[in-house]
Amino acid sequence: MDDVSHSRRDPGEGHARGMPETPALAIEGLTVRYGQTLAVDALDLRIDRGETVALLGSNGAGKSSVVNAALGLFRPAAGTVRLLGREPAAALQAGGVGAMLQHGGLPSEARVGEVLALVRRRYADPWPLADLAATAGIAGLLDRGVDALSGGQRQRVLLALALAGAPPLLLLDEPTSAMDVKGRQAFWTTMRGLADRGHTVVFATHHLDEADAVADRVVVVAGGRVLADGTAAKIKSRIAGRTVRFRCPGPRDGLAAMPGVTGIGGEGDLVELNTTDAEATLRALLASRTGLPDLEVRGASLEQAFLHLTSDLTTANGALR
Ligand SMILES: Nc1ncnc2c1ncn2[C@@H]1O[C@H](COP(=O)(O)OP(=O)(O)OP(=O)(O)O)[C@@H](O)[C@H]1O
Repeated sequence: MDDVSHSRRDPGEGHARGMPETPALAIEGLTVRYGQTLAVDALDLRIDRGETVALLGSNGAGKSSVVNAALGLFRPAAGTVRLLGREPAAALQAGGVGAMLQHGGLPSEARVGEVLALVRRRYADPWPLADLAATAGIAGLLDRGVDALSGGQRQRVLLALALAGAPPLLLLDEPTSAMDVKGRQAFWTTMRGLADRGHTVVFATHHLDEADAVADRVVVVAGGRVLADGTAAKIKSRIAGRTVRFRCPGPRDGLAAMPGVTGIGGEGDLVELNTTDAEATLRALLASRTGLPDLEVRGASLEQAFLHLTSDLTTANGALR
């Protein structure tokens, strides 16, 4: 997939120089309920123009509810949403927002090129077709019937539709869930290209590697609230620990009691010790063993930080409260 080479609209247009910019997305006190279920709990979130933000959370954390409410798809129980300073409907009407929903549909029995042409016609200044198709990685699919698309191809077509008006703000709900590794990497390249050109990209994901690789800000959502908000590095630093990895074909006795060790994991003969004091753990390991094959010491991963942050909200059966 090509890098993004086109942006018709200045993503920051309409703002006097030197004036504080209206945020791309401003959510205040958002509360979403489905019957007895409190899906979003008085959530505040401000996203400035040009930011690439991952909404990271487990199943049921409330990510889709935030995205859907931000798009004005239903009236929330409480709170306000502004997209580019406007009510959601007005911002969408003005072509300022491109969206990709988790269960986005395509008209059946149409060809990809026809659907794209139809959506591009809505905009006064749409993204040029050939470049749009190349950017979304669907140049070879324009003659294909939408019913014959694979899950990942379908997501790319939905991405092309979201980009059709070259909108300054993109709200994408799990945009890569059906893509293979190559598709996801191409998608990340596209998102980075958009961000470099000043577009604001907000995407919900479960993929920690995706959040780490693409987003300059990660918002961890759990139980309908913002649990952490910052760069991936900042969130990782919330757990001071490191991981000591090595191969250990024998029994693991005594490892959990070593100095600094806060957790033990790893599969097969690979052992992963989470430690708050890597030096003390290593000293104890070296004193107790003759060899530590494939020894590695690593900083905390976003996954560890995520699990750590959400563990307080986890009930005995593993579900997030
Ligand atoms: N239409 C609905 N009716 C009833 N409950 C709902 C509905 N949509 C979502 N919920 C509930 O609201 C909570 C938040 O769901 P939401 O889909 O926003 O989470 P999510 O973080 O997007 O999850 P996932 O990663 O699984 O898509 C969950 O408990 C879910 O079961």
